[in-house]
Amino acid sequence: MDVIVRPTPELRGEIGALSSKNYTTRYLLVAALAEGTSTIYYPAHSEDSDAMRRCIADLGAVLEEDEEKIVITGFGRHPKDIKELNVGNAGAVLRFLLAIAALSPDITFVNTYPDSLGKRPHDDLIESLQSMGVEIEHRDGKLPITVRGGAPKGGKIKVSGAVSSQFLSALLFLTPLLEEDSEIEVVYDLKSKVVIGQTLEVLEQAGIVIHASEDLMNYKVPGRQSYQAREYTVQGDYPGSAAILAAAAVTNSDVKVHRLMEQSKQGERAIVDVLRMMEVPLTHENGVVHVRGNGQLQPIEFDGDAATDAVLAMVAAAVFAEGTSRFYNVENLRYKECDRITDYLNELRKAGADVEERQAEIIVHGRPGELPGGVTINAHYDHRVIMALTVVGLRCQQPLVIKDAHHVAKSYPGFFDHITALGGNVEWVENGTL
Ligand SMILES: O=C(O)C1=C[C@@H](OP(=O)(O)O)[C@@H](O)[C@H](O)C1
Ligand SMILES: C=C(OP(=O)(O)O)C(=O)O
Repeated sequence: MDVIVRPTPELRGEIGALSSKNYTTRYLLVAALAEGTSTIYYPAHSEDSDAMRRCIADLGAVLEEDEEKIVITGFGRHPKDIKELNVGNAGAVLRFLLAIAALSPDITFVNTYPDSLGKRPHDDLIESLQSMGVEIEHRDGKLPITVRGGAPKGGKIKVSGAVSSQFLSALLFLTPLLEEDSEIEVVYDLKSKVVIGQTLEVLEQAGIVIHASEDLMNYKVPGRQSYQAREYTVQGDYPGSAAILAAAAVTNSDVKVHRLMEQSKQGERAIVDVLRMMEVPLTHENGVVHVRGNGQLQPIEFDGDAATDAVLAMVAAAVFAEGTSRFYNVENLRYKECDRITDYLNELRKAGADVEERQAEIIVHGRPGELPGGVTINAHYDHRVIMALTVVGLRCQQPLVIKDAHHVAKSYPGFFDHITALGGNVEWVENGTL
């Protein structure tokens, strides 16, 4: 399905933020790794969180869900012996479960998105797991991947965090269950370091003890631990809400987004500070972000690694700023659902934006007027490209047609409903043409 985004000068109204994708995937996993029954309130519903639901059920967890909560009886350290898992297009779900599959004799992760997740690299995690005695068959570090585990060894483990923090998170979920104690050393670099804070927070809530160094590069993990069955409540999602807030920033608006905790460990809460630095009128109190946009934005410089999943929305806002913005330290955007630098900037250019790329940088020469628009956008299977181009489309002179916009459901199936509720002029169509 495609979406037509038509010029929309004004947005008004209130919405509740969707539930956090990162916390939902983590709570589902730790509930599955516990032996008792856990309850998760307000879990996210999206393709990625559904992928985790499906996979933990295949691995032997029992799930019961109603409107408000999901109740999960876990399989502990003994996942069911199954042959195949399908994680859809969910990178974090794949990486976390590649590690957990090391507890099983033989699981193949199939390749259902050859043009998206199928192109993403997993070598760094594969190498770490192999050093722990796990046999892995793969095609150049990519899907399909077969993990032949059983009794992975702890001890000294090295992992590179230069491409993704998800490899380290995966090992942090696995190692507490091993017979031996482990020492994990992060080598080269650690991108998206803030996300590790979310992993450690969830592990602690699940009763797991991990000793992390202050710089998050070294960990001591006692073995023979058990995940405890607990109650968890999922907070609102900043990465998805970043696109809504950016849309409010580039229009004349009066928009409130509820359920966004000020104290969250989500790095993408930086969207609030970034918009503030861009001089967008807003307040953030009692979990409510209130934007009263006037369409005027100042340029900024920002280290995007601190808020990796909100950078595309920030760039979309910067497209309309009065000057040149720079988002640096963002190389790992190239290894996401698409190349979020080259592919994304190509789509922005089609709409009329003036943008430049470096290997690890996005430079935006703002155009405070409207952009011409009137073009068809390739979504590159990427929910965040779809949301960011919607932000831009609202302020174009002519509509944008976003092809295959249904991929927005990877993280935020209700995105276009929320934009419509705020008065955005968007429409789902079978075969969008201009
Ligand atoms: O651990 C996680 O849940 C995630 C980590 C981040 O990935 P990288 O560490 O690859 O940047 C983020 O982009 C992704 O959406 C979710
Ligand atoms: C990159 C993302 O997700 P993942 O790595 O889990 O596929 C994202 O949600 O933007």
